[in-house]
Amino acid sequence: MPAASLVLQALTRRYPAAVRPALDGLSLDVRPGELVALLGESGAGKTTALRIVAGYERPDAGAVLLDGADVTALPPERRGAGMVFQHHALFPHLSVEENVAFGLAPRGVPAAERSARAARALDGVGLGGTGARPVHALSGGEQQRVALARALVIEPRVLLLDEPLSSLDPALRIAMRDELRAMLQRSHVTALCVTHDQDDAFAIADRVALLRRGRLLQIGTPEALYDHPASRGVAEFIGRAALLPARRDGDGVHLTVRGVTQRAVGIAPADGDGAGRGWLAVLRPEALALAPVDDASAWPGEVVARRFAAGVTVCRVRLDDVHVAELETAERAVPEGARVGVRLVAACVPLVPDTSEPPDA
Ligand SMILES: Nc1ncnc2c1ncn2[C@@H]1O[C@H](COP(=O)(O)OP(=O)(O)OP(=O)(O)O)[C@@H](O)[C@H]1O
Repeated sequence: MPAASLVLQALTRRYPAAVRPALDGLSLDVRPGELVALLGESGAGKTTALRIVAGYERPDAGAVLLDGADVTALPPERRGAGMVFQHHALFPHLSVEENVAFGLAPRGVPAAERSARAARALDGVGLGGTGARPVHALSGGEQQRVALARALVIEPRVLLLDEPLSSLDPALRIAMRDELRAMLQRSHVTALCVTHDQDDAFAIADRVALLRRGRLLQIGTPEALYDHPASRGVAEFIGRAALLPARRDGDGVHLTVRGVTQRAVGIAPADGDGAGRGWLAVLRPEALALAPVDDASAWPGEVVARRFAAGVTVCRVRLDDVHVAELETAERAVPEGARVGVRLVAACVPLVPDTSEPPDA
């Protein structure tokens, strides 16, 4: 079956007695065969959105469209969605094959075909030949693959994944990211994946939809969210960054700390408006480099924390009373408390409008 498109149209959901809606006009689209990750902090509304797409929850307003057809009122079993849950939700007393084939009988697939389809699905997730084993005898990563095979065997129109990697230990989780992406690409299925982990989202998704307080902050490729954040909220959530007030002057921006100004080209979001409170430059670690403390063209700073990580020393450098920038250096000996210079080495820096954050309530 060709992959379906999925559209979430202005979904709003307010739980009784809740201070604010769990979803507040959430719109996004998932193209056929695409994997979109719903990313956001706890309470952002990710699970609510997934449950509405699956049909376990009804929105107060808005619609879910599968291939253009409104499925908002359909029960879960008539939507053709496959689900992969955080804790796999496998049946421990059944074999691997029985677990994978479980959803086929209710869908009227004849017994003779079920076993062959389960075997094919297991091949697809790299577990060929394990069908007869008891599922409880498999490792956590293998069980996650069984859960994926079980969701894919019904040939879902859309695959919904709820924190699929979060129950795995850290090393396995990193390995499974690449594998999950490869398996989903092979299956050409349209998929929506909920995660609160940015690294998971970036590793597996074609595009990432960043949610906050029930609203979409931005949707785009991982590179787009990182390099071109649409707002302060995105810049603060994605990656590490110091946000420094920027004075715009044509294409250029002037960034001044303690009387020292450094310049770069500023890239503002297409629909951003800094007219009100001005602009903030988003300074990623790779945009900055350590300089000698007596370098008059560098910002003076003090190392307030340092750690060694995978071949580089990560330094947090206090620039002034408000701003602390993070940067990486190949130097090993950068003690805490060291006075250093910080040089802006990026030719271009992203800009976001300087909006203060709305209150929580
Ligand atoms: N059944 C419910 N009844 C009342 N409030 C709910 C219910 N389910 C979710 N909420 C609230 O709706 C908001 C969004 O919750 P949701 O579970 O969708 O967020 P999430 O982004 O998935 O968070 P998490 O990562 O913690 O799972 C939260 O404020 C939550 O407390």
